[in-house]
Amino acid sequence: MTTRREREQQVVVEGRVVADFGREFLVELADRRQIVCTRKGKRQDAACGDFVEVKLTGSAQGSIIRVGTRRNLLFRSDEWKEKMLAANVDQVVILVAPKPVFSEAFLNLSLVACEAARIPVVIALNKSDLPEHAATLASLKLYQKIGYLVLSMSAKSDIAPLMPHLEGQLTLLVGQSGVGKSKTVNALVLSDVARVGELTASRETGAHTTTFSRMYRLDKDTVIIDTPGFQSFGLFHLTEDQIGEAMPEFRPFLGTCKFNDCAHRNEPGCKVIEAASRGEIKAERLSFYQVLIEQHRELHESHPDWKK
Ligand SMILES: Nc1nc2c(ncn2[C@@H]2O[C@H](COP(=O)(O)OP(=O)(O)OP(=O)(O)O)[C@@H](O)[C@H]2O)c(=O)[nH]1
Ligand SMILES: [Zn+2]
Repeated sequence: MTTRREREQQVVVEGRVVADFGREFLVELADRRQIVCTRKGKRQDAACGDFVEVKLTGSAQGSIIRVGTRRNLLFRSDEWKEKMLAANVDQVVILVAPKPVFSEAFLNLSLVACEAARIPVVIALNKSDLPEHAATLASLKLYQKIGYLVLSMSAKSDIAPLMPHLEGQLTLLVGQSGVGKSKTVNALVLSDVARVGELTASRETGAHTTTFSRMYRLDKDTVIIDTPGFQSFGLFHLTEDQIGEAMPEFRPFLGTCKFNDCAHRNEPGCKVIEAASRGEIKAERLSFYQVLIEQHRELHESHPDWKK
């Protein structure tokens, strides 16, 4: 005779990761029940949004034994570690704001990460109620010209412009600390019921709170994933070619430069640089790219053993 506990331990179920606490994950099962899971072994390779197989280890506990194939995965990395933000999303909303500070570098890095992961992007300028908003909106014109959708909103007073872009989609929300992500999520998630992944009080208030991605269901088909705010979007994991490919306005010129391995920095016969001198590529974007490549080379040269 096997005990109930032993029987449960044999059971493998499918679910989706709805919150990532680093060492623990909250997995939602088909019946909407949520269980706290660890990842089998020491591997930390599950992300919010992942479809997983879980071996039950108790009535509300399990161990992730398999992570399903991903449609996409957004992550950032520096020379020390990789940080997965979310997997299997339909789009990313990059939230920016005129205050505390509008960082063009952060926006550009986030755009490169999303392009490299082949995830569509919306740029949402928050805090439209502030007087500084107009100037920041003007500086976003160049991203509109590249083809990105740019919208203005205020998490404080008018969230409506964002709403139609979320409908029916699984949207990952990213942004620098202080741009208003929490306020946006609060405005969207009108009741706690919508929150996917209710947790015990100790987990809510623990050290985890600022370091996890978490899913919120706004309606049956509309879901957002909030990520912790961070200051820089490291792209250590990308190759130089991937970075070039991730600049949409470079694409028509890639492969046409005089040198096959042109990095578009100062090489003669570089069609990307020529396009920039004709104004077809914005000087700011070319210089962002060139600085990024420069930093990238320095970082990789000082960490040659990093896994490729
Ligand atoms: N004026 C104005 N202030 C806002 C708006 N949205 C957010 N804020 C303020 O900006 C500050 C930061 O907002 P949060 O929502 O905490 O920012 P966050 O992006 O979640 O920051 P982290 O928690 O560090 O990731 C708070 O003081 C908010 O009240 C807005 O639309 N207008
Ligand atoms: Zn070139």
